[in-house]
Amino acid sequence: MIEFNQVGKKYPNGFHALKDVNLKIEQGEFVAIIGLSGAGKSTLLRTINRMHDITEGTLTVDGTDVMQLKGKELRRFRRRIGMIFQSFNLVTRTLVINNVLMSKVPELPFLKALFGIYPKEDKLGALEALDKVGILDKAFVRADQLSGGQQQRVALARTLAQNPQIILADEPVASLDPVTAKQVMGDFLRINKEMNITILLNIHHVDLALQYASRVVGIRAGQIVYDGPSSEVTQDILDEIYEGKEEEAAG
Ligand SMILES: Nc1ncnc2c1ncn2[C@@H]1O[C@H](COP(=O)(O)OP(=O)(O)OP(=O)(O)O)[C@@H](O)[C@H]1O
Repeated sequence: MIEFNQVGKKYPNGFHALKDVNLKIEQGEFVAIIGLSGAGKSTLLRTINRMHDITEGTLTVDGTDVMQLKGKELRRFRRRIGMIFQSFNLVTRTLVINNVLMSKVPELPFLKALFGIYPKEDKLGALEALDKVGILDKAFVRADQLSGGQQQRVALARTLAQNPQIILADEPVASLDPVTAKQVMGDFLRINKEMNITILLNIHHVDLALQYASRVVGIRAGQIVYDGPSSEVTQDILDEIYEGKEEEAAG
């Protein structure tokens, strides 16, 4: 379980990006975080794996106080949390399978990592992860020869190969066309259901959030203004989250 208790985040320049955040997310939930640009969605997501430090309150994952983690413990903790970005973050000049295998680098001895010598089970695991996202046939293709949607699936496979318990996805479909965006959201949903991995994603497309996530968290100016089932989100709630500007937000 991920638990925010009275969490605040002040950036070094004094900007208060999160205020009084209270949130409990059970293992296996699929949660969409929505809100205007600048509302604090990325900040919220990135506090969970300590890409950003919180400055007030407590944040725990399965009872572990995230702010207390250091060094090796922090690295081990981060291995349990996959992260997906809008820009895929692949090494595009190398094969798809090598991109997936990169998730194993932290576990390899230095020289093996340097020369890319992976154990057989890692290679099988990488192929299995590619199969789970439906692009096993692309394993030996260079990543830059894939479409945006396929590249995002490689990023998802790379994350799956690290056996995460939680996947954080920061605008994972923002640079995809509507059809591909739905396919990638479908991948998230399947992974969530089949593997019971918690999925937490930031998304600008309200329609996709409502269609795929079971729970929606609405943020406005650093504060949670809605937290509930996606099936109960009404126009009034959207007006509250988006300050009546959701047309602008979608565009
Ligand atoms: N390193 C930083 N230093 C100071 N302020 C920051 C920093 N990073 C983000 N902010 C500010 O914190 C607020 C929240 O930013 P954040 O990126 O979390 O918003 P967001 O809801 O994810 O926006 P978007 O949808 O545009 O990605 C914004 O006003 C932003 O300018």
